[in-house]
Amino acid sequence: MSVVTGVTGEERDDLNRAESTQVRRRSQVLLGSLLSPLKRRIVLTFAVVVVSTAAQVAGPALIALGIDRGVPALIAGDAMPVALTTIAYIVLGIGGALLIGWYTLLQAKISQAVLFDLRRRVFRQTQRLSLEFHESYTSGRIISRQTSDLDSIRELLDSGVSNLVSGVLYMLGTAIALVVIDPMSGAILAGALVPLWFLTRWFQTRSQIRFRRTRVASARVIVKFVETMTGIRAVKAFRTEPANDRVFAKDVEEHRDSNARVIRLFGIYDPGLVLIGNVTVAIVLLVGGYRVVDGGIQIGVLLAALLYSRRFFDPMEEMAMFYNSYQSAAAALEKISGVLEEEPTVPDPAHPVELRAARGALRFDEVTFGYSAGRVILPSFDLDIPAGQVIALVGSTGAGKTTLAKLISRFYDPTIGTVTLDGIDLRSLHPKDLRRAIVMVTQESYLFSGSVAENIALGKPDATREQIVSAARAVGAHEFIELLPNGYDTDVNKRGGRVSAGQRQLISFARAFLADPAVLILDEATASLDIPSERAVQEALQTLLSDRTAIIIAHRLSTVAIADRVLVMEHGRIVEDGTPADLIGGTGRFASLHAAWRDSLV
Ligand SMILES: Nc1ncnc2c1ncn2[C@@H]1O[C@H](COP(=O)(O)OP(=O)(O)OP(=O)(O)O)[C@@H](O)[C@H]1O
Repeated sequence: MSVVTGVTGEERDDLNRAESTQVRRRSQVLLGSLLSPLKRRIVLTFAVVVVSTAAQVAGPALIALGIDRGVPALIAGDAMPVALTTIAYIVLGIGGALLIGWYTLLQAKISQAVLFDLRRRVFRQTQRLSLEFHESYTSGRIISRQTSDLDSIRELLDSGVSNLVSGVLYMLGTAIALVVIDPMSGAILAGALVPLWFLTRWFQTRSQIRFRRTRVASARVIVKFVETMTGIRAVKAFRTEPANDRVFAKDVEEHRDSNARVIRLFGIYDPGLVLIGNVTVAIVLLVGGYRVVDGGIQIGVLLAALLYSRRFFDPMEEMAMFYNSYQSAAAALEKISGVLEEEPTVPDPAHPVELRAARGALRFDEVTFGYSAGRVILPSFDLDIPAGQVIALVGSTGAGKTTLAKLISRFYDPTIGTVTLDGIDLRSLHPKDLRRAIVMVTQESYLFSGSVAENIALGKPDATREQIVSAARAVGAHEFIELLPNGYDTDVNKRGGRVSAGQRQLISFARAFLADPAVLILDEATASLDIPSERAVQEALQTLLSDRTAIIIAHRLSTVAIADRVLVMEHGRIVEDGTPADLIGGTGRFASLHAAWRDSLV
């Protein structure tokens, strides 16, 4: 039996029957869980729709009553029946209007409640999932889940479902009323259902394909746009604007054309509906006219029959649209349910071990690791880092340095073996203690919208302004922060508050300093600093690292000077291990690297 779990089936359009059933069931379960808290409100809404439809359907029957009973009585001098039917008509009209208002509110509340719940679930889930998920599931796809997919579901909830329910009830009510009031006209309407059925079938089969094409085309437009804007720097640097423009123009053209094809369908379907409706009304009028003359029916009944046959077709177009919004909402729900089904590959421990004050001793015990099965990045890896040791990790590109750092931070778990902090397997450490004990600073330090102070305080949310400032001073960030338009209160993502890459780095250093972890990992973190500020940071680092375990991944060999121990990595293995002095004085790889670097400085 094949299994489609999580997002694996998302890109496939060749799901077999069992897989499709499985995916559909998954969305049904999700839908059920979204709707079940709203059960009572849904029942109430349905009841209101039934009553309001009944009020609307009663209208023509009242008119018939007014004409056939009221008018003759009025001619005979009795105004009562006309007055009564008029009052009843007005009351029904007002009541119907109020009910429609109530119903609109009720169904909007249901739709908003479902969307609120779903939005939060998607957000919470995408935050909860491990880095591994985000490294393979692109941000463009996540954005689509949270925007266009939720939009399709909103569209269905806002108008699709309500149009279908009220439309079906309305048509059913109208047809029943017509049959009751005048069976002959009912039979004529039944005859009209045959061409109506063929027309609608034709529309649905065509529109299904064409609507799917518009969805694919609009997804392509979004992806191209997001991709271009995310890489806008590369676009500018390589002047790829004209090429992008051409590709985008093609996508937009496809989008426009597929929409035009859908509109063309409506261009046939809508007039088709009107035509069938009008011909039906004409036949009811013709046949009914003769029957009035024969005395078979009264004129009021004929009028009501005409109104019913005319109104019967009103909800048809919107109901035909339902199928489309249902299709796209179902596709959206399938994708969202896939994301919600994903489990973090780095799960929180069921019985976490607490570690209030970590010392910072790290150990890799026969660790094997690969990102995907079949490609080992770290083969059987052993490493012992005593608490308080400052390690410089060097090695060529792709050697596995960042991978090592990711394992220490527990962004990933080893395939085999264990990584321990103070003798405790990282997998069983309480996530809070783990995050407090181990902090990783990477080169692309991210700043969130908000002030500089808030960004630094991320490392310690309850920090006072004094602590924030002293952390900034410690890493040499204080001076430039003071010069920003609003100092520590400058919004870093607003115009004027923009900071340089090196300054961003310093802010993230201050953030890490404030967090005061037992283990600090700096992954190429000094790369964007100029030499004086790097030196300043190195001085700050030296004092700060005195009581801390640190792993510094650096291409710049100047950083190595502050390390107690240098590890040289190649192809996932440590090929040299010693103090900087030992390695520089030796004859190994590091010695030659260092000699070359020193020569380059002269
Ligand atoms: N998310 C990932 N999925 C699959 N493979 C990955 C992933 N990240 C890294 N790799 C692979 O793992 C190997 C080691 O990468 P890693 O980033 O650890 O190297 P590195 O020593 O830090 O390199 P650099 O100095 O260039 O940053 C590389 O061959 C890379 O292709």
